[in-house]
Amino acid sequence: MTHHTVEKIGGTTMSQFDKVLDNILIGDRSGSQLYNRIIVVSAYGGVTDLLLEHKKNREQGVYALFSESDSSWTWSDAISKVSDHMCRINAELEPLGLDISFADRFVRERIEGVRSCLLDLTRLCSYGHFQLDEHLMTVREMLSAIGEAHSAHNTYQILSAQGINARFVDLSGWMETENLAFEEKIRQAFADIDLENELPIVTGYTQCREGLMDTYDRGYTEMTFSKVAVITEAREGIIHKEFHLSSADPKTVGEDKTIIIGGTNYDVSDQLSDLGMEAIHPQAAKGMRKSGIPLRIKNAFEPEHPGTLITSEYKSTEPRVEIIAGRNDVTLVECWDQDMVGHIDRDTDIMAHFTAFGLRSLAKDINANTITHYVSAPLNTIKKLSKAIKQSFPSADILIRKVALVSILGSNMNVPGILHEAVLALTEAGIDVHAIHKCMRPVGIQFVVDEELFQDAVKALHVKLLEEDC
Ligand SMILES: Nc1ncnc2c1ncn2[C@@H]1O[C@H](COP(=O)(O)OP(=O)(O)O)[C@@H](O)[C@H]1O
Ligand SMILES: N[C@@H](CC(=O)OP(=O)(O)O)C(=O)O
Repeated sequence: MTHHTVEKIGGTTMSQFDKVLDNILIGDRSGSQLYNRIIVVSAYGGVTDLLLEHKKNREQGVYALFSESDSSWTWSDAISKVSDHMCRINAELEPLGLDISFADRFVRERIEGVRSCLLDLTRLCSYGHFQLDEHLMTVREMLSAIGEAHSAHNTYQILSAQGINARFVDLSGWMETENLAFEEKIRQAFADIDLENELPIVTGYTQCREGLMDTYDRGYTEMTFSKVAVITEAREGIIHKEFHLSSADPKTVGEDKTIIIGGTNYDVSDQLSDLGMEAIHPQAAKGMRKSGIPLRIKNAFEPEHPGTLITSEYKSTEPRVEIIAGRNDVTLVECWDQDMVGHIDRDTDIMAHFTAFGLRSLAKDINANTITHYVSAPLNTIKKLSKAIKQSFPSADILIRKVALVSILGSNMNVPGILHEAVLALTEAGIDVHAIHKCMRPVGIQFVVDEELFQDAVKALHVKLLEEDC
């Protein structure tokens, strides 16, 4: 039984690197406590946004600018700004032992190498036979890789400067001609690493034949983390974040009111990932779940706290609600069509349009003549979707409306009358429930409420089901 852990450090946490050193990487550790770990790092917070596009407000990064075919050179100015931003990060890390000239040279080499590739690609496509859009996913992969290579290389350097036997494990594919499959790449990278005496610092981005971004897009770091844990047979995976996994968003209900979740299971974790509170990307969880590797979510700024342990087996001994989670960036698309009565495959036809627009349904209501899907996507995309559905079903009335989804979740929610209690909590707070989603498995109940009442709904449920019951 190996006894090493694989530990992922998120971007927001990486940006407070002095605390990462004290709380995660070194602190009061010595001897073998420093080793028997594999550290997978994300890019520093905000860097990938500059390289691609902003994860939340979609502000254009290098990739977004490059992929616009208006042949302007704004992308080149943008990548120069990324280079300068990375070197400013380096400068802030000099007091921790970073060799600035070496670190800046690393940044320039990667940035100018990618710039030269993109210039060559632009020239190649100008001849007409090569189509730019056939190469954009590769461009997206190449740009993403820079961020994680930067943070991993810096971390490796700083640890080495502090006398730790760190090892830079660069999975970004830089200057590699062999195009290995994901698992093979990881296997080869760790084949000759002595975990007892070396501390691997791994780029969260992996270049591989399958192309992580095509399938997982911005979840690639957790895919790398999960695959490394599975391939190296870790005893536990740890994700260091800047918060505890709590009974609700501390920013909504107040940090003093939330309860830190001590344990939960991958079923609850799956539900959370659809509600914008991703403990771990569900596909990344799948690998660890199937390998029986526990996942621990730790608060990087409270290293002494054990955090939340997520296993497949965990089930609360007493039936209870554990978490209130939700999201208000949701639009419902309701298709009411009395001509659908009796049709077997109407939803298949509707979902074909969702697939065409690359949209995933977060939840669904259905009855004899009405099918409603809940999606998170830009409104203009949803309007196009709605138009496409209407063209397929001219007799249908299509309603689109912004709403919020609020869920009560638990590893054992066999609480008699819990549905009544939850609806009562919302009603007493003056919040109408427009729809309810509940399956037979006692893991969650979801309420559809007005978008603007999202936070009130979370608070009302948290007070009634978690604070008053305590
Ligand atoms: N149940 C919850 N427990 C903790 N934080 C939550 C919860 N629900 C929502 N949040 C919010 O999620 C934020 C972290 O979002 P996330 O994107 O997962 O972090 P990161 O950027 O580190 O991956 C927290 O800062 C907190 O405001
Ligand atoms: N750095 C990438 C990958 C990532 O997962 O970051 P984080 O661990 O901060 O979510 C991004 O910003 O998308």
